[in-house]
Amino acid sequence: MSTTVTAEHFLATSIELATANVLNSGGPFGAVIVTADGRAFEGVNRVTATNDPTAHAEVTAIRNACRELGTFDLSGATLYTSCEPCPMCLASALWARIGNVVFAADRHDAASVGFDDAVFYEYFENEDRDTLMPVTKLELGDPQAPAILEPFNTWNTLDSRIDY
Ligand SMILES: Nc1nc2[nH]cnc2c(=O)[nH]1
Repeated sequence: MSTTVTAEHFLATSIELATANVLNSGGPFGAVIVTADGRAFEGVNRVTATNDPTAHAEVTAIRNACRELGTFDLSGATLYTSCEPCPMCLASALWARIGNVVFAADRHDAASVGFDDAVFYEYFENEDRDTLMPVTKLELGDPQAPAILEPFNTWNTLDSRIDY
């Protein structure tokens, strides 16, 4: 007899991971990545536990899945997470080529207990974003100017490059 494991099951697992993680010195976030062929990989938030501001549950799950599977490409996988992914986690999921994201609580729920997910979404939507963190393209003059495209030109002519 085969069992169908539902989206609700993986979302419930991500929530259980999140709650357990709070009692293990982590933030209240958990995630499960399920590959197209049904393999599941978990991640929890370890930001303060490891002094790594990028160690969100979703990023940790992506790292665990990629390491275990020996790939940087999770095409066809679904990311289940206890809370709406922040912009960093969404971008990480895009880079990992994850096909689908399903979440439980949202950015406003996270804000209600002090997390900045909603603030960082506003950064990308807000004309005034420079007040939070200016990002500047510095126009270089000679002699540095010609070097700007050197990394890309070198990459572009490398036969052995691995595109991603
Ligand atoms: N979705 C999500 N939001 C966060 N905000 C702060 N940490 C996290 C995390 O690990 N996951």
